[in-house]
Amino acid sequence: MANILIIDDEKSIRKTLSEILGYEGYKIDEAADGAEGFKMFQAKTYDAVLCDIKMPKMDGLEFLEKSKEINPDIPVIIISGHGNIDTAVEAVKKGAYDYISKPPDLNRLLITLRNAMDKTSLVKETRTLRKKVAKTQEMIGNSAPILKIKETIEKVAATDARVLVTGENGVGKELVARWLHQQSHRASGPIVEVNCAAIPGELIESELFGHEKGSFTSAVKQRIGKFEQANGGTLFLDEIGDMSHDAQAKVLRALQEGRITRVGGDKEIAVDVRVVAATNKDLLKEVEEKNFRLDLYHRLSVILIHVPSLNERRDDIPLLVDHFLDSVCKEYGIAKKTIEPAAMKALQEHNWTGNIRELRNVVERLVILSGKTIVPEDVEDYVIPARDKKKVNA
Ligand SMILES: Nc1ncnc2c1ncn2[C@@H]1O[C@H](COP(=O)(O)OP(=O)(O)OP(=O)(O)O)[C@@H](O)[C@H]1O
Repeated sequence: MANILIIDDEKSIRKTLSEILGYEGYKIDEAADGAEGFKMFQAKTYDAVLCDIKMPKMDGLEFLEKSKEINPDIPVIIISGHGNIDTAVEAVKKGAYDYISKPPDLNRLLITLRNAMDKTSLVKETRTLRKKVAKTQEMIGNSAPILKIKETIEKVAATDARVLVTGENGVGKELVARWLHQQSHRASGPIVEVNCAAIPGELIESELFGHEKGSFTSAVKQRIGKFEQANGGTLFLDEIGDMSHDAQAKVLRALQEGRITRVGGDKEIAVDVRVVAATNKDLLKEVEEKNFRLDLYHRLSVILIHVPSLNERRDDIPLLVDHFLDSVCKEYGIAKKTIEPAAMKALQEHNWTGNIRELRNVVERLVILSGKTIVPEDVEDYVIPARDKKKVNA
């Protein structure tokens, strides 16, 4: 049921509007002036506001301005008397959805309200869709290894099997984890990422399992850890090879029992989490060198997905270049630049570090420094580092 806020200093108007809209099934709150209305607006998310112009304390225009600062998506419909149509028009210019004149015409009021709310729900829907699209970035590539990865993701996503993603830095391991999550039955749940290498050893346990207030000096508040945050979803443990021995033991226990205990707590908390881990290290070598527990390795690596570096899937480079050309030019608000086949070939044959971020940076550099069409000389000038050129010339 939609919530409407009516702000008008004339009690009779509030009563009439409230009765009409209540009869139509809306839930109504009333305020007698702009200041009171604004307080209510701050405390609750309304679907629409009907607001008079001339009121004591805070008038309609001021309310409009302040409400837009807090939540610009909520439509404000101005109710205007005979004497202030001009102000009502000004209000529309300043962001009011529309205005209706007093005495309100019943049909016009209902239609305006319905249209305003339709627009809000469209705005909201677009925003969630945009977010979704942004989250599940496309996995570009048609090379044999990428097709194989996509196929594995499809097969594995439906299960709760743990997945270990391996590959060099920046080859797209996180992207694989996000795709797994997106295609699984957990997609409506959260995906929570922990970069195990970025968290100091003494904090990792509290980061993963949370802590109770006072459990250590800086634990001034109770804190929920990543395992609990990921409940019902996926926990992505990035750089798992860098996790301390103590933390490994606790993660192992959490995986075996499906339960965790917060640092300094004694309660066991059940968690329903699918774990996807990633590493750029050779974990079996780490096991040999006693840096990583073999039992944890076995728990994590039911399914193995190896993401090859760029040099091992050169077929994908033209697709990736085109994809980044598109996104970089959009970002800069310019028409998409083209690239000569010979320049593309030079990029395809370039010796990449493997990190896809490097390729994106190169495309961005070419977009900034080249003309409308990227030619082989641009690649030579802006991509091949001076040291390699010396080698070529020598
Ligand atoms: N196949 C792909 N198509 C499009 N973009 C990709 C692809 N693979 C990777 N990227 C992009 O390259 C960047 C690096 O990818 P990602 O973060 O997934 O790599 P990673 O292996 O997890 O990196 P790190 O080892 O640094 O954690 C991201 O911006 C990602 O969106």
